[in-house]
Amino acid sequence: MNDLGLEMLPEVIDISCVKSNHTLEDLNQMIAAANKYKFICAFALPSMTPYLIEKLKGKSRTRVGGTVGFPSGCDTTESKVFQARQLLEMGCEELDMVINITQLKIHNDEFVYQDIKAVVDTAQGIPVKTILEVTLLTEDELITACQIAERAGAAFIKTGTGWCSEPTEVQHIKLIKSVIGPRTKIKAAGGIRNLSGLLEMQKAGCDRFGISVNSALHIMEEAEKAMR
Ligand SMILES: O=C[C@H](O)COP(=O)(O)O
Repeated sequence: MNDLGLEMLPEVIDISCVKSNHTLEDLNQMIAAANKYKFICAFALPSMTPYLIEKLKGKSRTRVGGTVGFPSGCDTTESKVFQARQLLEMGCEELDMVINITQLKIHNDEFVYQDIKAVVDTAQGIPVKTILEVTLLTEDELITACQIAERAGAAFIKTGTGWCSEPTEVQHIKLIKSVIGPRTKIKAAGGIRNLSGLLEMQKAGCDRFGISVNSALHIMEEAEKAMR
């Protein structure tokens, strides 16, 4: 890693169980992994977030994050705001929200902006990561989405939910990096499956990685082997 030693890897990994087929066993495996490696943040879908809060909050160095608008992002703004408020009341310390991809595609940029801004305002300083679902976007849509998200106060541009079949690629990170300013960070998520891919994205300017529990454990094993 550039200026980041491999021993610091957990500090840039958000571990997650955010698919509808994740089980309680998966969640418990994620909690154990969080305790073992001290990943920076852990995410579940909203109805399982209270369980994560109960098991991790105040007991682990790993923060608990909340998921807003998963997986489509095409909910009403009011429902996203309600969901964000609920997650913050539960004790979430970060929010990952899916932007309204349909409204982006029909060029309703003002809707996309107000939607993100409403969640950012609700979060009151808690970092909001805006998920663009980059593999569904054209290059022009990706550039526009980055500009809107940044203007609306997003702390991070996040590439995907993990629900799409195509993975985030290093070229997405390079394009995002070329569009955003230095204060906005990038979180790559969706299909990150090995250490070399992660390191390539980190070199391209990625600050955080969202990875499902099994892949995160595999990457940590690779890192441990590389450090021996
Ligand atoms: O943070 C987003 C997703 O959890 C990434 O899921 P994935 O690693 O299975 O692609």
